[in-house]
Amino acid sequence: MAYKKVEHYEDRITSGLIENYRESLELLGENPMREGLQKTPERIAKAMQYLTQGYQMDARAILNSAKFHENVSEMIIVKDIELYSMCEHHMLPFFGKAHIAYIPNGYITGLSKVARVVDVYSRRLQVQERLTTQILNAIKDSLDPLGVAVVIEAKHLCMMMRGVQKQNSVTTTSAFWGEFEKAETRSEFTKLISSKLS
Ligand SMILES: Nc1nc2c(ncn2[C@@H]2O[C@H](COP(=O)(O)OP(=O)(O)OP(=O)(O)O)[C@@H](O)[C@H]2O)c(=O)[nH]1
Ligand SMILES: [Zn+2]
Repeated sequence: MAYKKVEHYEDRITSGLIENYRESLELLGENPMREGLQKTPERIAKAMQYLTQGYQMDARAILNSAKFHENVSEMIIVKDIELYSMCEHHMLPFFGKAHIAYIPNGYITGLSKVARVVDVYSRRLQVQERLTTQILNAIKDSLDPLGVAVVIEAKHLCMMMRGVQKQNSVTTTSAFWGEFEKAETRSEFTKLISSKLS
């Protein structure tokens, strides 16, 4: 019974979105009834729900679901994790790569879970700076490590296809905690994320 109620609520949200996108198309001067656009409001609704599904996800639960006791004290880096998010100012995509490192303190997590955390926070309306610190905080809180580092390099379509129209600028944001606040650890991390696989 409770499940049915939730389903009903979700259906209402989807139909509300579809109606809104149909109206938006009309306000933008389009004819939402023409052949190519008839299903477009439904497609946009689905796409937007997919791209914002991170609100329903719990990054800490994901990291904890594959948390293993392990006596490793070396830096673990997962680099070049591709990400797609949407800026909260224009709802236009920004996309790029995240590089994440942590130094365990008795616990490690599944490598894929680190990449999943990027999706949890990317699939929301974001600013790159907040995305960076949310990823860091989730890892810090779940694994209680000795240090965490997150670097994100991204291109923002709101700066490319509109507004200032700069095609080549890349924004880099970073957040460091614990051991990574030491220059030496941080520079080892920076060196390792810049190196290419042979
Ligand atoms: N700090 C930060 N700014 C962002 C991000 N994504 C988009 N922005 C910026 O958000 C700002 C919003 O500024 P406004 O002046 O309110 O909006 P606008 O008139 O559309 O600005 P322009 O893009 O300069 O045309 C712009 O400078 C965007 O470049 C982000 O992830 N982080
Ligand atoms: Zn923007």
